[in-house]
Amino acid sequence: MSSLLSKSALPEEDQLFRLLRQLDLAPEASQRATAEALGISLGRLNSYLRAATEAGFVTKTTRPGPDRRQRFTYALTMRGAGEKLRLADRFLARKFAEYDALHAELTGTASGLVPIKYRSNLMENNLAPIPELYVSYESAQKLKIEAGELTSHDLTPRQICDLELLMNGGFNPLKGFLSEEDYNGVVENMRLASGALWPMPITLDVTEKFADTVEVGQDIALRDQEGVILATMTVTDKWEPNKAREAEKVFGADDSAHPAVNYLHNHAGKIYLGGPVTGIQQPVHYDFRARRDTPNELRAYFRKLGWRKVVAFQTRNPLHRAHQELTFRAAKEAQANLLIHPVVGLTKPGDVDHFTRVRCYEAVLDKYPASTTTMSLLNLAMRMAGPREAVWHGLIRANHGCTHFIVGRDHAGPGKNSAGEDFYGPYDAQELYRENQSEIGCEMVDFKHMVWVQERAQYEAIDEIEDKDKITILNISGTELRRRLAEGLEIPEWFSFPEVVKELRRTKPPRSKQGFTVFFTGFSGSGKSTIANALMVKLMEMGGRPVTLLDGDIVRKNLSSELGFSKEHRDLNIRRIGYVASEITKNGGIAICAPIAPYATTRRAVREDIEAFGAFIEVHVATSIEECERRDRKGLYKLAREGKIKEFTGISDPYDVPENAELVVETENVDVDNCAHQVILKLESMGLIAG
Ligand SMILES: Nc1ncnc2c1ncn2[C@@H]1O[C@H](COP(=O)(O)OS(=O)(=O)O)[C@@H](OP(=O)(O)O)[C@H]1O
Ligand SMILES: Nc1ncnc2c1ncn2[C@@H]1O[C@H](COP(=O)(O)OP(=O)(O)O)[C@@H](O)[C@H]1O
Repeated sequence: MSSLLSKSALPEEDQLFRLLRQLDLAPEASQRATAEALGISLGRLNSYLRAATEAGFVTKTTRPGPDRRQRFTYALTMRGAGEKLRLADRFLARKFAEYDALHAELTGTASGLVPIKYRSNLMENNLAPIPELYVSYESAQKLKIEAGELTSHDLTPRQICDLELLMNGGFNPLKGFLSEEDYNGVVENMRLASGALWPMPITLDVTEKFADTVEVGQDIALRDQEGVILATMTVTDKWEPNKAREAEKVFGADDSAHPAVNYLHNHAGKIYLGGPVTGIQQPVHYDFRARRDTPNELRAYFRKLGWRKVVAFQTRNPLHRAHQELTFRAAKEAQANLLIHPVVGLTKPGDVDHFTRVRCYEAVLDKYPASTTTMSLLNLAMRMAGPREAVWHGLIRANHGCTHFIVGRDHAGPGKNSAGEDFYGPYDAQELYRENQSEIGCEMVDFKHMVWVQERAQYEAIDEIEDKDKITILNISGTELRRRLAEGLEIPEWFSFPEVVKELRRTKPPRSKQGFTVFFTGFSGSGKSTIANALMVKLMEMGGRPVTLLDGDIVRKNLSSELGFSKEHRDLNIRRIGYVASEITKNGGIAICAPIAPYATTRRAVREDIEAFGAFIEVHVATSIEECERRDRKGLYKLAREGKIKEFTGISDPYDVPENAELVVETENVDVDNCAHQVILKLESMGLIAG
């Protein structure tokens, strides 16, 4: 920017800012009106406009009409819009500094409104709005059209979350995806090039192929997964990061058992692009709209209610009684109001989905006095980075106008590493937070580990209990809770609110009411279809869940009618069956699949898809190839032996014998009913059907 300023006759920064702002507000205005609004002469405006056009901030278009004075309109270009945002920020910072100086002169004390570098101090005060990266509605409409010509990047779900918080000020002071210099500073020592504290790399990862289509200096359009444009970005940096170093420094180990390291190596693109972002519109959310607030909306809410101190509670889990107790205490201790601020972007794989969680939060919200507590949803993509994540969460909460933040034991912990040990110590997050607290601008309230004391029938902070040997402490771990839910066992009222338990049970009914898939595999003629049909009838007799049979033959007539028997086609066929079965399982039904499915890797992939939603029971119908050939019900083996059918499984094509099937069924000298019954017994033993 400075080079542009020095080489042309642009006005000095304040004046340029006013000019860009005026053009943004009233692009259609006559030059006279614009000059008047800016308080400058027409001649001066003309020279400014010329310089701004040369610098690429403004485009001049001719418009038809008799009035010579109204011949041209001047509109902000994408670059101009970005420049305006950057100048707005500097302008505000300068004004704050002037205010501060004046305050000190008149009162003898500094106001605390220190700009730019110490911006986090400023955030302690939620009275002022926070800078956003959005342009005005009118500019956004123009940019949307202009951006049609730009190279587009389709954002991943994680990038959409990041972009939303960049644009709405949740990631202030970031003005875009990190440049290489900022990235290196953040990875190495949690600092941006400006020196500001920032612990998490917010990067735009793309494929090598896409990166090859982008030059440094170019503007690109950032679109959501439906192709809606959300922002443009001026690419200032393009580089290949050292991902192993990023994993080590940011997440503490280059170990793919860490969800963010797994993402880094197995999902993120190879190349990073960096540069300032110009916000066009927020990502669209159709769910819980009334509960989603930008930092400025929350700040305005706090201002309106006169909440000067607000303690934020971050969570990715349903709220149980212990959480309510500790949030109460935290608010009391800080003498602050309480913001329940759950993450609804991306959390740890396997967490309770956010729809269920939000219904749970809503159910407990009226257990808090209405005048002290509110709830807002945060569309953050968590990284589970423990200590660094805690610092990041604090900065984000400060941006949202909070003054205090609860940091618990093992905050944002990723679970165990591949050696079975914790990635971080239980209080590492609190320690790192404490070290950086003054810069974060949001005071830590450390988590009290609350436990239920049976004799006194109340929650108490474990570190405050003096008679530990005389009392009974009760606790239910996350794993135990999941077990009780899965098996439909009692969850006591001291542990959770009945309303919360009801919601959790609705989403996660006991196993005997959940969907599952029975996947038969074996040679042609082994008996898969026959046993599958018998099983289907038995399950239908029991009732309760819809049963769908995806038989190999039938699927090939409908879903896969264009496919042959090459490895590629067989895999595609099985993946399709797996997809349908996973949808059935997800929605609480029973899917019975009966293809040959000769390849172990494909069976494993299908298992993974389905196990995300329910149980997968692989049944190997282990009839020998000799017996299948003897049966040759369809006469196919004869044709295969004669070479009239190519690639025939077991004759001229491979079959990987399952090694870890849940059940192996022999069919020679065993009747069909018995084979099907063996499957029923297996399902009962797994708790999938009630005995
Ligand atoms: N080359 C070759 N190899 C194996 N099977 C063949 C072949 N050509 C036709 N058929 C008939 O197709 C049925 C197998 O289809 P699948 O969809 O189960 O096969 S696969 O899982 O995709 O490998 C299979 O049906 P089932 O007997 O019910 O298994 C055969 O009847
Ligand atoms: N115990 C058994 N289980 C299943 N099928 C059997 C059994 N014993 C004999 N069979 C016969 O084997 C043949 C298997 O055919 P099918 O079920 O179509 O196999 P696939 O679907 O594996 O190709 C049928 O004729 C069936 O009657």
